[in-house]
Amino acid sequence: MTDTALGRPLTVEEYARLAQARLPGATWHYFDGGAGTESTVEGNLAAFRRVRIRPRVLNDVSRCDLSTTILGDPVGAPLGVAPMAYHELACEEGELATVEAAGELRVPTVVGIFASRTFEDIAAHATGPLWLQLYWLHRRDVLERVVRRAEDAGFRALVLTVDTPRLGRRLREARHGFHLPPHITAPNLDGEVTGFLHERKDGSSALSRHADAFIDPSLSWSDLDWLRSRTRLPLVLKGVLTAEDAARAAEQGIDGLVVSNHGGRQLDGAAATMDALPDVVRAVAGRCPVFLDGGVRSGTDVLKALALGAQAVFLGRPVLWGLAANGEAGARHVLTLLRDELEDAMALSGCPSLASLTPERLDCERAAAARNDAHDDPPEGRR
Ligand SMILES: Cc1cc2nc3c(=O)[nH]c(=O)nc-3n(C[C@H](O)[C@H](O)[C@H](O)COP(=O)(O)O)c2cc1C
Ligand SMILES: CCCCC(=O)C(=O)O
Repeated sequence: MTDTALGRPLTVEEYARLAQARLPGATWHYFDGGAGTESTVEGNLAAFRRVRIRPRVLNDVSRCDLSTTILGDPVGAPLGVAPMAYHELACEEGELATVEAAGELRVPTVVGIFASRTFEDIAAHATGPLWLQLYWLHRRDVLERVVRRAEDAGFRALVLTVDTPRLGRRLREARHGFHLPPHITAPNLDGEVTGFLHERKDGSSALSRHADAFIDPSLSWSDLDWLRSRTRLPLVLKGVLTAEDAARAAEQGIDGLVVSNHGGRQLDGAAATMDALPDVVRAVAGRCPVFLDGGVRSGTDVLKALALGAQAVFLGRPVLWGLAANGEAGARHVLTLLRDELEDAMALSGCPSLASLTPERLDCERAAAARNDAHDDPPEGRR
């Protein structure tokens, strides 16, 4: 039941309130919290608010087409589900509900290496594209097995998270001594790499102790060759925020980048993703698609990110809110709200196609810089 005294939720934010009312406090704080003072969590939202739209008129918007392709797969909208660990914390069906919801809209789901359901079960419930998110485990043999299993299950891309050599200092998790309940596990991992997850310790997050033990912080550019040599899937890097790293990734032939600060959960004080996006887009110069996540809460947010050069945006917490409020139907409604709001925003700003979303549609300093670049260097098939 999503119905409240006020009726069915009409916004993504209303799903947050429903989720908060339904989840145990510690789980809510794990989902909602960020690192340190949470200035980057707030910064992601504020960066969207600062950008205003420059609507154009008299531009026949009787049909707005949201369909596109992402990494070669046709999708119903330029949206996707960001990788998040342990969806069973949000609802009993966990990732099965998530991929069913995403499949209804034909959008990709990035399944976390710390998913609470097996890749095979998730694939059996999916109708949209699945990508697999990886952390760089010390146990490279486990990583290799996980990649093979995902390939066999039909996954379409790998997403290596590069902003997490260790977990950020998440004070809410520490305060609640956050740990997983006994029935939630990481069934895709060898039991040897699942230690600490269920152990409560006051003043400390079990996930942080788990990450310290099993994620290898020595990950460097040269390691990417190892991963590429072991898969035929496209490789996307998640967690890039600077032009320097974006240029280097593009030079190395990376297949996609996600501009992300992990939803403000890693480095407190890191740039907002919307502030970092134009520099990354410029540095990549069309060599690979650029995606964005962090703070996307409405269709106008999606429009703004696309206008600054993102090919698609990924949603984190909003999907968990939908799952927590009403399982698969809740996640589906959250994605549908964002898609419908994007369509409204396109119609009302005079943009009948995704290709018409360019920096000219935005009023902000960054967009002005991007507009000047575009005049120096005419945009060629950016999308
Ligand atoms: C509860 C939770 C768990 C997450 N787990 C992972 C993960 O396992 N791997 C990863 O790369 N990112 C993880 N993220 C980060 C998301 O992929 C994404 O970057 C972030 O949530 C986007 O910001 P948003 O929540 O504001 O949409 C997680 C985020 C949340 C909220
Ligand atoms: C050990 C990783 C936990 C999942 C994660 O990345 C997050 O909570 O943000």
